[in-house]
Amino acid sequence: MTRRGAQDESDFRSRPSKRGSRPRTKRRPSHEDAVTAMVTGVDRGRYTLLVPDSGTVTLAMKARELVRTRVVVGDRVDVVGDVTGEEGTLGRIVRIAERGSVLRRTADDDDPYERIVVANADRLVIVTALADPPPRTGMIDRCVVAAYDAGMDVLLCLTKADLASPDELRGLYEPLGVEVVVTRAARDGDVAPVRREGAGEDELVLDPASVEEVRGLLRGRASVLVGHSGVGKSTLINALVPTAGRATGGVNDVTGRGRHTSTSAVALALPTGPDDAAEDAGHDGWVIDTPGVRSFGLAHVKVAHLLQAFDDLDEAAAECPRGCTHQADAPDCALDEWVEASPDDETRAARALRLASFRRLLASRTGAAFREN
Ligand SMILES: Nc1nc2c(ncn2[C@@H]2O[C@H](COP(=O)(O)OP(=O)(O)OP(=O)(O)O)[C@@H](O)[C@H]2O)c(=O)[nH]1
Ligand SMILES: [Zn+2]
Repeated sequence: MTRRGAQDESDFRSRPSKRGSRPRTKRRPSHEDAVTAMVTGVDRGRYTLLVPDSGTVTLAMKARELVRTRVVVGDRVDVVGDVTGEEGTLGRIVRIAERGSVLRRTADDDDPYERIVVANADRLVIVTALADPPPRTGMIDRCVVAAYDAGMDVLLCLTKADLASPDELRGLYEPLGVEVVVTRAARDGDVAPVRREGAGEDELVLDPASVEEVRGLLRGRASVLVGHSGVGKSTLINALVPTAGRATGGVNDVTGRGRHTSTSAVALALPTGPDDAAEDAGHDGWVIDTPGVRSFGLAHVKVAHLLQAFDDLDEAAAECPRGCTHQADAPDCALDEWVEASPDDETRAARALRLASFRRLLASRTGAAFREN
């Protein structure tokens, strides 16, 4: 096999192609008048950009020199031309800034290459229902691995707590240092839960306190939300960003209004509170929705790199034999000694749980756990 995605060089920053032997005949303009913007949406070669200096939302396409370069949501770009955001205008993206983080989705039937779906995000929010549909730990594990490998941290958002208890899942993920937050439907007895303006009568209202807890954890960061169909991701996004208008309740419930049909990622400005309209008030972070992203590419994930997300394990593993897989069946793995050498029983139990959870993550890379769960 060739190097992962080697033919999709667009995923590797915007450096010139090694194969490119064609001499450059023209000097490119330096575009000193370019303004910096963030890509918030991508739709068939048209990029929606937010220009932070002016607060303008504008459309652009890629300049010719970037045709082979992939531009994704979250990219910071330089754009020239008309960036007024007025009807019918189209700027030109001439440069892409180096990416701080990249999150890749796996190859699928339609597209054999793993591709970057979002750049520069710092947190992955794994939205999982506690019931209906039931949680799948294999899928959560894979998301955790993808996030840590991408240099992002993880928030596990457990929805539908009105239907089932979050305790078991908390027990599986808290030993890994994964932050966990729980949301639920508002109960009848709650005082006037806020219904999103324009929402259909059947749109479920979430418990406002749980939504605000999530908002608090997303504040000031760029968070990518992932989750399988039906887990309540759109319901949550609509509660956090009332202008988002994400379609909820499955694809048949077409209400018409504000319905998104796009399947690519989109960045939504997170309002500072439930009563702010994101469009005019200041925002306080980004919520990036990823419809249609079903799983993440883990083929490239190196054990050593994953270990770095766990300082204590990483340090202990320095004593491992060369080439140790750190799996449960690895002979003389120093991680087992690390558990044994605990100063007291309580520490030993905590370390054992952490190691077991870490090994579960390692195993999830193979994909077997993903299919079984
Ligand atoms: N009981 C309960 N139901 C919820 C909760 N959150 C969402 N739901 C319901 O779960 C169903 C799926 O919610 P959506 O928000 O559409 O789920 P999604 O993850 O966006 O899934 P798709 O729309 O298929 O992409 C809807 O009928 C919601 O009303 C919750 O906290 N409790
Ligand atoms: Zn080891």
